[in-house]
Amino acid sequence: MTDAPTIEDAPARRADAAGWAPFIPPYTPPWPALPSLVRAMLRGDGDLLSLLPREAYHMKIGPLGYSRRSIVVVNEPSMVRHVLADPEGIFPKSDLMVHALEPLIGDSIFVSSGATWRRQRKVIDPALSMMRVNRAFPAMEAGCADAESEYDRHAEHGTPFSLDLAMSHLTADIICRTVFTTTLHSKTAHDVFDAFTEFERRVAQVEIRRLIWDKAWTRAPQKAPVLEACATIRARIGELLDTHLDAGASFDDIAQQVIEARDDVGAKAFTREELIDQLGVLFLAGHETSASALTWVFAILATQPALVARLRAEVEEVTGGGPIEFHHIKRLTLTRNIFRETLRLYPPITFLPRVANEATALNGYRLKKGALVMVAPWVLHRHRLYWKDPNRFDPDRFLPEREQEITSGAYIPFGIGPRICAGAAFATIEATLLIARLFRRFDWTLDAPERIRPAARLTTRPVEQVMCRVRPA
Ligand code: HEM
Repeated sequence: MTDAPTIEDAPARRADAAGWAPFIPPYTPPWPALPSLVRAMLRGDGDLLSLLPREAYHMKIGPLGYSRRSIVVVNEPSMVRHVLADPEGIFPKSDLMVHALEPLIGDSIFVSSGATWRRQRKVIDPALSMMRVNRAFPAMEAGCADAESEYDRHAEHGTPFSLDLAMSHLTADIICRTVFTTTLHSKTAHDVFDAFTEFERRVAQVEIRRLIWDKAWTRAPQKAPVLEACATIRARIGELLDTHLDAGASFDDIAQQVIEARDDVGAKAFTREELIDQLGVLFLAGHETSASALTWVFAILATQPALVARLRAEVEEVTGGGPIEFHHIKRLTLTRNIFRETLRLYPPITFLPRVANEATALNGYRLKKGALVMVAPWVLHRHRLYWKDPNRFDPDRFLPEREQEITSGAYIPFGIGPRICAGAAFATIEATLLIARLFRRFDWTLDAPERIRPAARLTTRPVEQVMCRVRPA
């Protein structure tokens, strides 16, 4: 680990042959703890990013502002690994997150712990294996082709459209195709999407007031519209599931694999309710995160034509001008590095909150029972000790020749340890395909790039909708 302070305002790297140089995309510069708290309260938009004090980006472990239950940010990579691997079962997922997601996904893989989680993970892993993703690739291509037709219509009329919404539609459509062999155009899938949008907008995962005043494990009732949205999503996913159960084994998709999977030979299958829980996770985790990441990739690239020129040159070289096929994906190095660098600066899952379910210590730092233990990819990925030029967008930092610049364990957009994202391969292949295809085909521009500001909601999103336009490239 490098202990030397890094130089945030180091001179920018020089422009490359295509005339592109790394730059600093939008973020809210952090303030000291008290002004940060006042700013977050005054804004009242529940954005936890603006609550993060400047000190959080320098320390290895320490308190996050003021809170009755104690909130501790953990940044040092070996401590991060320990908390997330949780060998003694002391740090389950935080009560706030579990309570918020429970009505939607029950005690499913994203929030469960111990033996329940182990059984679920054994079943979900094969359903999202590389082999399965390879089989899902044509469905990803079909989703992309549909989106291209829609963007063609926007291009023809020059109409602006919401980038955030377009990316949510696209990734939800791909999840519907790969998990359920249906499209977002079907009424059932569309109902799930609409109800999910309502859930995302209203769920009280973290209210700053509650973070400060509530004791650990205080349950706040969810609002009626949130519960209604959850009931709708579960009912519609149940319908999609029943289509599969009624048809026997005739589907070749991820839902079918989860239905048939057993954690051990002769073991019991998931019940119908458990299946709805797990498929709900795949819908939630599988589209919202990718939509967040792609919104940032597209917003960044739309302002960087010289980088897009490099990207297009790579796509032409790798594919020889033909269609982008599965075997091309791993050779699209720059495209993938743009995705990776975007995940560094705008990790979709901004925080990985855990709760200390007993008093304990981390490398001598004492944690009281009920403390909220925050591993924060957002903070870790911009930490002054672990990154050179932390706020600068520079996809080439992931090139093999610069690998030594990256501190092991300081880059965790998919988490780390046994709970690492089960869909990381799916997400990376999907994103690489979509970025390569949609930038090869269209020029993207933004209506008001200067207004973009990130906020932490269910995932990391722009505060306001980003309006964009496309033209044929
Ligand atoms: C860019 C896209 C994605 C990002 C950044 C992402 C990130 C993450 C992270 C950080 C976790 C760990 C959470 C924690 O430890 O608290 C996680 C878990 C998970 N993700 Fe993803 N994810 C993405 C896409 C996907 C996709 C496409 C799927 C499925 C199709 C998926 C399925 C899951 C599942 C099932 C878990 C729970 C794993 C467990 O607890 O054992 N994710 N994801």
